[in-house]
Amino acid sequence: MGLLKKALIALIGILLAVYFYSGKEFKPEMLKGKRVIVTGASSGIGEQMAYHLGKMGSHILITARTEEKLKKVVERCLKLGAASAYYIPGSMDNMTFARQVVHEAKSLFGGLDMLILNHIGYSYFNFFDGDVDHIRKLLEINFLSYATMTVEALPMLKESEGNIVVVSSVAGKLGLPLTVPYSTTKFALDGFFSSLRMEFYHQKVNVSVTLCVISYIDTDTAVNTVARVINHLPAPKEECALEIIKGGALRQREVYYQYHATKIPLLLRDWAPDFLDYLLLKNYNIEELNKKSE
Ligand SMILES: NC(=O)C1=CN([C@@H]2O[C@H](COP(=O)(O)OP(=O)(O)OC[C@H]3O[C@@H](n4cnc5c(N)ncnc54)[C@H](OP(=O)(O)O)[C@@H]3O)[C@@H](O)[C@H]2O)C=CC1
Ligand SMILES: C[C@H](CCC(=O)O)[C@H]1CC[C@H]2[C@@H]3C(=O)C[C@@H]4C[C@H](O)CC[C@]4(C)[C@H]3CC[C@]12C
Repeated sequence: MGLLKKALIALIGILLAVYFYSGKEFKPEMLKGKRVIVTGASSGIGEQMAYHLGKMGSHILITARTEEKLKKVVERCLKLGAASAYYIPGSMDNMTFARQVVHEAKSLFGGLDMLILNHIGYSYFNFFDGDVDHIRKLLEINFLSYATMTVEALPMLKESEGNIVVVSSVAGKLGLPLTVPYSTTKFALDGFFSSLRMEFYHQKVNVSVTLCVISYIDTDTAVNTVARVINHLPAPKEECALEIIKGGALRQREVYYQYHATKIPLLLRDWAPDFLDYLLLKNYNIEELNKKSE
């Protein structure tokens, strides 16, 4: 094939890619009337996602352990314009409860369009203490409950050609210090959901899987845990929550928020890993960690 012909084909390919990509523009109406579950929605990013969905007019079912907080979030969602809003309290270390949440959506809404998996259990921010049992328990909450809910929700999502949205972290793509148990659970999510996405393509299952790679966000939990140790400022949870919903609605395979703090380290990961480790470690003020734990 002549060089000119090859260049022309490449150019057409690029133009088509730009056309299809730019054609997918997010509009809040995309979520109007959609039936959505948000886990871990009593605080932080999950709470903010519930408010965005409320404003967009979705039917919302939220869950977490603390009933009083969930009740307030539901009230606010209704004020903001949710088509309907409900909560179900419980802990995601219990797989029966994880299934129950999905069944609740079926009886309340008769189906499901979007499953947003966002909750995490408590873990320490410190050097790995050798407690493998803690990793096992954290895997139940941060990983196995995600898989359980997905399996349970799949018939409804297949019917609606809906979306699975998985909130992960830059610590679920890169090895970072002080988060060994947490990072283990987030890497597991990538393995499970990225493989599942491939099987969906092969089986022509029209359910999108969006893995969200998130950097440091200004939720109370994160700031209280890491502010003294991490040398840079957190990004706003409201904007982060909106980007996650947009990515899910647009059926993107991955969301990177904030882009520069996630995508650039990821590009370096395979090509300059030692340089990346050097840059990442410079962000940590380890002396402060030791002071805090004294
Ligand atoms: N904030 C950050 O810097 C970053 C966050 N992320 C990811 O974003 C997501 C949200 O994080 P963030 O908003 O900061 O976290 P928060 O601590 O603010 O929220 C965690 C949510 O999970 C719920 N939860 C905790 N334990 C359980 C449990 N056993 N069963 C069910 N629900 C539980 C909490 O409610 P309750 O206590 O009432 O149960 C709460 O609603 C997580 O997936 C996290 O990994 C990723 C990168 C950075
Ligand atoms: C400091 C990390 C980013 C490194 C960088 O150079 O940008 C943060 C990126 C992700 C953060 C963790 C995370 O994923 C959420 C956890 C949630 C808990 O609420 C506690 C804090 C986190 C362990 C948080 C810690 C900072 C990051 C590793």
